[in-house]
Amino acid sequence: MAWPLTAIPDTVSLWSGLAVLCALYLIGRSIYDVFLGPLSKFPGPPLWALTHIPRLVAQAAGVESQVHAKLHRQYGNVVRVGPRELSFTNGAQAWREIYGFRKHGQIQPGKDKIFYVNPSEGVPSILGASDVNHARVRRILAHAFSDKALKDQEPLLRRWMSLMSSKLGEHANGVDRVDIMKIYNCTTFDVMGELTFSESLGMLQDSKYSPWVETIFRSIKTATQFRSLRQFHAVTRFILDEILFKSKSAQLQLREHQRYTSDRVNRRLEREPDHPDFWTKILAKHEEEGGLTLEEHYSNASLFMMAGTETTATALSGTTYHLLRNPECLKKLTEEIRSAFDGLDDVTLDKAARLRYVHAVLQEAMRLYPPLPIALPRTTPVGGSTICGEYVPANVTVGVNHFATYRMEQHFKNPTEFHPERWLSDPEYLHDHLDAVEPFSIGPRNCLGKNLAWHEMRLLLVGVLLHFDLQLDEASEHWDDQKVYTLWEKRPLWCTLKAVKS
Ligand code: HEM
Repeated sequence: MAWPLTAIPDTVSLWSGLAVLCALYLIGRSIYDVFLGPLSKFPGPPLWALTHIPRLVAQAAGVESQVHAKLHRQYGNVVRVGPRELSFTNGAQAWREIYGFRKHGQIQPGKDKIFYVNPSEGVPSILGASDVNHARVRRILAHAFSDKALKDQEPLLRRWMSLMSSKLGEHANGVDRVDIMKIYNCTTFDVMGELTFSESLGMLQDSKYSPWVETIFRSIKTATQFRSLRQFHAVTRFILDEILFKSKSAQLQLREHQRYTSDRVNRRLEREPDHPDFWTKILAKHEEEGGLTLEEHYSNASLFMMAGTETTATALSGTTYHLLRNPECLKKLTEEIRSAFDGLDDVTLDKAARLRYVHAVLQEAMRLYPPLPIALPRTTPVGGSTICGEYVPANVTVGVNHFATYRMEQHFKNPTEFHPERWLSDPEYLHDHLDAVEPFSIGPRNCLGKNLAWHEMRLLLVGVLLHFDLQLDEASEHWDDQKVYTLWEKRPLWCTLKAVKS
């Protein structure tokens, strides 16, 4: 049947009318949401409350943490940084109420599903596991991180401290410049390779990243930018998740990358290593407690290789940089270390843990240069949550921003300056809120490798300063002026080393 021509103008005007009504509704709803909705009581720039765009632009440009710090200085401890997103810098209370353990019956804000992308194939690691799976997997993996298990790793950690010190010794003529950030990265990846697969990656030997590690470093920035697109809109999320990531070539690359870990896990599971590694402890327990599937072995091994390497190397790089910028602190630390040990053979986990200034220096460096400088987002549960005295409705993204919190004047005197003394009860810093600093997060999903990271950082720092005097190369004067793509986009940290007689 032919469509009567006279009906066309009416149909067109009907559709245009409907489109205008929809547009008016959406605009009206957005304006209501910004100025009158349940989140309108939280301060922040109206444009950020209206649309994700400003936050995602800052994220994609690598300045999200720095911009959040500025917004918190301007608007206070709680800032609305998105249509349904709040950033907190209130310190200990915000940490507790967003990430902390809950009393029986209370619901924990869950991990933000858009930020924590789970694999389309295989199973998520502990990081992305559902709460039920998380509890089971964490119970099993925790055996590899107990005090006793870490004590068993002492010979391995001490050997890597000595190997790193020998590598530095090859350049310690006071003239050659060394990128110490790369040395830390090579060492922490090699250590984690031995702990996870009972095979080192062989990187420290040539001070060179393996192609697998280079791919990881290259993909961090791209992954952050893809995440910005995923967060932008359901349509961009669909295009990325269902079209781009599922394309043949993307899946092929992903499988190739995953095979690196699964091949090594398979090799490890087929033999008993000469010295205990993570799997020695995990396998000893996993059968009695429900066990890990083979896919869970793969995904968690892969997580260990990422979560337990770059983070520790970043903390050590930041520590070294701030020490080199603060010669008085470097002198004091060097004196503490050299008076405690005659040589590397004297260094033990226990003795290193007793060095108070070492501890203070590492804490202060992680305050100024937190290895994870962003907010790790959680979503408020059905019924909402009360955070720092404010009711936050359900399904709102909330988080404590590490970088912004650690630089708030309200928490720290001279917040942008490096003063390890604030961690040693110096009267000058008595009013500092040290409990605002939680680089390893808190609660049921905090860092499982925290104690290992502390042992490793202490030993490697001692391994550098016991035998070498360091100087910052002028090329790295402003090294910490870096962008953030989830992690810091670290640049080479050039310094010269001079061997000192023990
Ligand atoms: C200075 C070094 C480190 C820092 C600052 C750090 C920080 C963190 C943070 C903030 C989280 C919480 C992540 C979230 O909420 O999404 C985390 C989780 C985790 N970290 Fe670390 N980490 C470090 C070193 C390590 C090391 C050496 C390991 C050893 C393998 C490790 C293994 C893990 C694991 C397995 C999780 C997931 C825990 C869970 O979900 O239950 N980390 N880390």
